[in-house]
Amino acid sequence: MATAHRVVVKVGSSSLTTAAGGIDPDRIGALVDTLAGLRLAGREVVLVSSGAIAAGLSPLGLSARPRDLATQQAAASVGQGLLVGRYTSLFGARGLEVGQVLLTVDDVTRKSNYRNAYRTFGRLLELGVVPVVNENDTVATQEIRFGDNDRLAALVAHLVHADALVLLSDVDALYTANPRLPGARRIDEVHGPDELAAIDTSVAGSAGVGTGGMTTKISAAGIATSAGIPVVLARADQAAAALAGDDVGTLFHPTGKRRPTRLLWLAHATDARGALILDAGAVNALVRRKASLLPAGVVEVRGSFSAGDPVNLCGPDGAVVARGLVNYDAQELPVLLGRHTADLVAELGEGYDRTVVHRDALVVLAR
Ligand SMILES: Nc1ncnc2c1ncn2[C@@H]1O[C@H](COP(=O)(O)OP(=O)(O)O)[C@@H](O)[C@H]1O
Ligand SMILES: N[C@@H](CCC(=O)OP(=O)(O)O)C(=O)O
Repeated sequence: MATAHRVVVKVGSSSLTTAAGGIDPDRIGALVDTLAGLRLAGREVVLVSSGAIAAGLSPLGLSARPRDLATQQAAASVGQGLLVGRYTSLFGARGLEVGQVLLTVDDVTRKSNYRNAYRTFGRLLELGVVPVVNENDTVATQEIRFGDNDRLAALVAHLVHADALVLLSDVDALYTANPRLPGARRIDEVHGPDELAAIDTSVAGSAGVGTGGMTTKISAAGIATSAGIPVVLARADQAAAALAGDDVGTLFHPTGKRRPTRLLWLAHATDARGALILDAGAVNALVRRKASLLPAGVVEVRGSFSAGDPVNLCGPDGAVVARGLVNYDAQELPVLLGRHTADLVAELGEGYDRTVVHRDALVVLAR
């Protein structure tokens, strides 16, 4: 951690806001002190900050997190401005600029948007700016919401090729069960998913403003570590110690190697808009030969989707084997199914030499 040059730091709502619903000036101030210190020492920081909904509650006269999506989105709209305003003035007082980055799932799964996001982060960091990321809660619909910033932070860590991910919360470490329960034991290090099998994350946090609890933090740690990025989970007031590599929090060791980033978004952050049922030969070609999906191997189209959308690719029994970005609209496909590309081109023209899903835009989920 101490040698990680580019670090993604995620902070949860419960560590930034008061239980009554408003930004806590002392805690946000202490966090900015730490992160500004890091940036001024030459390290690169991307901050993924929750708290928009919580920060928007009291200005709207709401005493608790609303249940309906529209009011949550309204609160996020009010709160996000207040939150970024606060970051701008606090970092600004230390001579640093912040840049707001609001992401939806779509922005980072579609190839062009993904490249754009990658480029923008790179440029912001080159310019010495501290990117402050959140989900674009105000426009994200139920279907396309990440819903939790823990997984968003893990995916951002991939996107920016971070050396480490720090998840800051109101709890000082991962425990075998919610630490408020008797008998819960603290866990210092996690070396792989086996060690997490017995962890109980079913009891939610105390403040009532966080969303995912420990479940999404473990999932985020799994996404990052499986692609080679170490993760530390610590309490927000231990941020400086965690970033210095001191012995605080829980360290999740990398379990895998880095992989092409965009495919991780596809696997972990997208909800398929439809499904294609493949014959056994096509499943084999995708899974074993890493081939592209051609019309000849598709037997059925389910759902309504547009070219560029994520779809599930299923075996003859309906089980999902892969997910990919489809190159045709749902209504274009039925006449193409089971047919060879050369015949389609001869009959329908050049545009029909497209693969249904190109191998660079698909990720195998089951073997
Ligand atoms: N096994 C566990 N170990 C640690 N904390 C747990 C566990 N299970 C549940 N929790 C709860 O998860 C909370 C953190 O999640 P959450 O409130 O969503 O935080 P944040 O707002 O930081 O994302 C902790 O305060 C704790 O009460
Ligand atoms: N995007 C939402 C936060 C969602 C979220 O993951 O919250 P938390 O569990 O506090 O990290 C917001 O800014 O209110």
